[in-house]
Order: sequence, then structure tokens, then C-alpha cells
Amino acid sequence: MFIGAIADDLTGATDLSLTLSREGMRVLQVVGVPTPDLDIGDAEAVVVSMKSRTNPAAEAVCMSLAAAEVLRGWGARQFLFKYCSTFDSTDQGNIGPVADALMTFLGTDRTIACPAFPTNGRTVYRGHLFVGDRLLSESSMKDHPLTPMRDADLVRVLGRQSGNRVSLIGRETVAAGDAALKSAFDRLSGIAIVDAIDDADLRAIGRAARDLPLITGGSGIALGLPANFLPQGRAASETALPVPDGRAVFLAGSCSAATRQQIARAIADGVPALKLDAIAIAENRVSVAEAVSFCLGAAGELPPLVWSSAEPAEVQRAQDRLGRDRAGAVVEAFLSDLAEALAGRGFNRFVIAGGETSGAVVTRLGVPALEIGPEIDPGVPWTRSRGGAAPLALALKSGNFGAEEFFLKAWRLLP
Ligand SMILES: Nc1ncnc2c1ncn2[C@@H]1O[C@H](COP(=O)(O)OP(=O)(O)O)[C@@H](O)[C@H]1O
Ligand SMILES: O=C(O)[C@@H](O)C(=O)COP(=O)(O)O
Repeated sequence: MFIGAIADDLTGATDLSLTLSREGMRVLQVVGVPTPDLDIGDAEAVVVSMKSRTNPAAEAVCMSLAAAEVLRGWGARQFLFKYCSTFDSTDQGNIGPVADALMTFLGTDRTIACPAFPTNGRTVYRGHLFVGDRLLSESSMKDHPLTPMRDADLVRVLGRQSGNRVSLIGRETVAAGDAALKSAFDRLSGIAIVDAIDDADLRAIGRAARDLPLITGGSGIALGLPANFLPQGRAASETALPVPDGRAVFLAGSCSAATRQQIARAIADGVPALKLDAIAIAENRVSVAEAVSFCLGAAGELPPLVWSSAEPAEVQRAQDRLGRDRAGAVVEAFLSDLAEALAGRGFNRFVIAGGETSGAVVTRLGVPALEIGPEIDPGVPWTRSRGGAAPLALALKSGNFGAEEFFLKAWRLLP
């Protein structure tokens, strides 16, 4: 086993697993902190998916260290802490506290932090994170329900979260060649935000990072890592992962701008849809049984969609009434109850939008591990459950990923 990765949410973990697998690595993604006796087969990278992004920092640290301990026991040669390409976090954490704790655990005084994912429009320049052409703080991430990002200066953002010194390795060093970049990493003390504006930068960073025990970043940071371990020319394999015949459902708890557009498009394309309201759920004015009947009764050709995704003003109203965490939790619990009920009624294909949402649903479905299948859109593969009950096909979409026609595109790609 070469790479042991710890991802702070489930969709982020599938995103990372897809990247490693497309770079030729045999990847196993596990859901939750695994027990040391889990059979990882011939996996060269194991990605532990957690649901720790918005937990209290001490809890996130504890879960991450437990995962690191198991990965070390399996012989991981390099550790990767994966967080969101939009650096989703608050001033309390969890990126800084988890990175600090992993550094101590691995006995290293240095690491890098680079959330860049240029294919999906996330670039880092002069330490500032851009989403498309906008600074992070001017993107729709400023209104995220759980981790509103209102500062694009990552040295400042991470500086507020970490006990380590946070510095910048700028693009001029990244572009200066492998030796210059490696020497910057060798001289580093603390955590360096590293600029990256395209995949060539990320591959250069990957090569220069070959001796770092710990790397932190988005999935893009993994582009250049497999080549440090694998024989040259190992081809990626994209295998379709069939599951037995069964029905499909779309579930969306992400309030991200891309997901809201994808929902509008699916409805315009004729997908039967049921909208949930967070306050109505909390006040028991809508029941899971009604949503189950809706899905069972959606007899047309296209799968049903159940969604709670809302504009920032509606999210704000729910949070004012219920509190931020409870508003999120009631929706996650509702969609998990629904998925569990549907899984018992012949549904075995789930397309789920949202990282926290996917984490809640997949945990409830009792899925211990995932195999990585073909890419639907950048950062989003089809996956198949491994272990647990009957195999499920799962497409777990990060809120802001995917083309406008994502839902039907994903469904049509199924074997
Ligand atoms: N209508 C709503 N009001 C308030 N919170 C909501 C609503 N719909 C969903 N949520 C919550 O917002 C959060 C969205 O996070 P997540 O699923 O990670 O999406 P993303 O991938 O876009 O970040 C979840 O906790 C979800 O339960
Ligand atoms: O890096 C990314 O952007 C994704 O892999 C990711 O982590 C997104 O998180 P969610 O938007 O919460 O799904």
C-alpha cells in the first residue's frame, strides 16, 4: 500500500479515489474509520471517507488520527489529507487542527496545503483561491449552509485555524522546475499554501512532494502522486460496475448553486420531483412514508427526484428557526430514512447530491466500502458498494460539481 488518504467527506473521497484510479492506482475507498482487520486486497491506495468536515474540531482530529493509525498499520508510505477544493471550513477548523494533528502523529514539521482543482475551476494564485473567475469569497461558497467561505486568502484562513506557521510557496517557485520546488519543500517549516493554476503545476507539486510524509489538499493534489510509486506507463482502467436490475432514485440535499441548476434542468427534462422543506420536516408536517409513496408511484420512465435544496434566503429562514446544525441534520436524517426505505423496496441505484448528504445516506445504507467506476463528470464517478448487503450503484456528487444535465446523464451511463 502506497498512499493512505483521509478525506473529510464522502463525495470528496470519491473525487480523490477517481483521481488516483485514473492515474493508474488500484484504489479502495472505505466508509468511516475502518477496523485493522478489513481485507484491503491488492489496493495500492486506500481512501478513508469520513464525515468530519463540520464536526467539532476535537472530534474531527480524533477520527482522522484513528484513520491514520489504521492506514499506518497497513503500511501506507505517504499520507494525504483531502478536504474540499473550496477549502470548506470555519475559523474553528477543521483543516488546520486535523493537519496539525496528523503532522504530530507522523513526526513531521512540514506539509503543504493546495486545494486547486483546475478542471473544476478551482485555482490558487498568490495564496488566493479562485472559483472560476471569482475569488472564493465572491463565489456562491459565501452562502454555503454549513461552511460559508468569506475570505479567499488561504494563508490568512489557515493561519486562523492552525498552530503551525502558515506561509506561501508562490507560482514562480512552482514554475521554476522540480529542483527549485523540491528545495522549497525541503526548507519548509510549518504549512505552506502552494499556488497551482493548472494540472502541470499540480503534477510538478506531486513530483516535488515525493518525500513529504503528509500532503494536504483537494483531489487535484493527487494528480502527480501515483507516478512517484508506480511503474512508468501503468494505464488507468475504467471498469463499468454492474449491479442487478433495480430502480433508481435521485436525492439532493446540496444547496450549492450547481446542484440547484441541475435540479431545475432535471425537472424541465420531465423528472418527477418532490420538494422538501426543512422546517416542515422538523415540524413533522411531511413524512418519510409520503416520500416513499411518491417514489414508488413515480411510474414513468425517468427516476424520481426528492430534493431539499434551497436558495440562500430559504436556507437562512430554516437556520433562523431551527439552528444551523439542526436544519442540516433534519434534512440529512429524512433523506437517509427515505433511502433506507427505498433500498428495502427494490431501489439499488442512488444518485445523491451533496457531501454531507451522501455521507449520511451511505452510512445509513450500511455501505462499508466502495469500488470506483467510470467518471460521470470531473470529480464524480459511479461507484459500487463492496461488502454489506446487496450491491448498490452509487453516484455521490459534490455539491458544486457536474454539468447541468448531471442527474439524467449519470442515470443513462449505468450499465
Ligand atoms: N432547505 C434546507 N435548509 C437548510 N439546510 C438544508 C436544506 N437542504 C439541505 N440542507 C443541508 O445543507 C447541507 C448541505 O451540505 P452538503 O450535503 O455537503 O452539500 P454540498 O455538497 O453542496 O456542500 C446538508 O447538511 C443539508 O442537510
Ligand atoms: O474538492 C471538492 O470540491 C470535492 O471533492 C468536495 O470535497 C466537495 O464537497 P461537497 O461540495 O460538500 O460535496
